[in-house]
Amino acid sequence: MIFEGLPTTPRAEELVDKAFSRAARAGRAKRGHEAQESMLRTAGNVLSDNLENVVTSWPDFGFDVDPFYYELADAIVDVDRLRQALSQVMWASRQIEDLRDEYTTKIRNSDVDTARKHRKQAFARMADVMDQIEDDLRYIGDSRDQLKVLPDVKTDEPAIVVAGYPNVGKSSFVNRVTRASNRIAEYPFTTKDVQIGHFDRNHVRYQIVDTPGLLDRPEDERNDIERQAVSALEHLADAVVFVIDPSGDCGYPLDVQLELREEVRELFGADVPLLTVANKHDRFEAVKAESVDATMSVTEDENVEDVLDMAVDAVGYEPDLPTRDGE
Ligand SMILES: Nc1nc2c(ncn2[C@@H]2O[C@H](COP(=O)(O)OP(=O)(O)OP(=O)(O)O)[C@@H](O)[C@H]2O)c(=O)[nH]1
Repeated sequence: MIFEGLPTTPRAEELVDKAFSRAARAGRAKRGHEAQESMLRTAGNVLSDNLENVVTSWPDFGFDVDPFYYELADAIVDVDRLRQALSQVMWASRQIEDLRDEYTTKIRNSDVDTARKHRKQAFARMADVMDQIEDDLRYIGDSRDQLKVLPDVKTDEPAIVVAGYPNVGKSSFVNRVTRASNRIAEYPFTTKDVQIGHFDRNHVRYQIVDTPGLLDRPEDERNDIERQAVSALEHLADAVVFVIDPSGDCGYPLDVQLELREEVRELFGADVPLLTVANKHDRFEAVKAESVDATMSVTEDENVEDVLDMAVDAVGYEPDLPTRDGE
């Protein structure tokens, strides 16, 4: 996942301590001008290199970040603020390099006492630059901590998103069709686990995503963060399986469930096919609901594979498989 490998972000104070103590050590090995210059270069390099590394460890939000992850990240942190912080830190890295070079020249052109004064002044100005980006580094560090636990979704694999009211059997369905491994992920802003399952059809790997807390209630009951996460899902979904429970066991009347279906259909738009699947067929006779595409019973293992086939057909993914004899 795109934010997974981000290293911990150092704090400004930590970097300053590290830079100046390395500088002191480098200075002790030398005498006179050389000692001052060596201290200056060491401190400057430690600061500018570490700052640059902070920035380059992030993907470029303008290029490398898939819209799904961009929107999801933006649900959790303020991506504009984060990008601003990253450019401030890059600015600071350059600024410190400039100070290093400017004062190296000054040190070389002065007597030893003045050289020491110049070096001290350079350190003070570097510390000043570090002060200016203290908040930026903290924002980057906090963002990193929150984003690195985002669920690992493959933005290049076809994805089926499962929606429907609580207790209709969504997670039972996902569990049933999913290989045991690599199933659970978490959104940092919900207490519930998001399930991301995988299954294979015709040598293609599909993802199936259960979204508790997101697509299991009406839009007006979602907070801003959840709405944003839903719009991230809109980028991801190649098909939606909307599960209803006509038995009423779930506690929601059928008409209420169908209202949510229309809302979800509208959210995802005409480009994303939506299948309505009536679950718990062992608990009801006939579906009175309109435009139900299939019935199934996950617990009785009735029709589950057929539903999956329908979902795969709805996705309509055509892999570029090599053909034999150039067919
Ligand atoms: N009788 C019957 N019960 C089912 C069926 N499928 C699921 N259930 C039961 O319905 C209950 C809810 O199932 P879940 O899979 O947790 O439902 P969910 O939609 O994921 O619910 P949330 O996690 O709350 O969003 C569980 O007790 C399941 O065992 C079915 O086909 N028939």
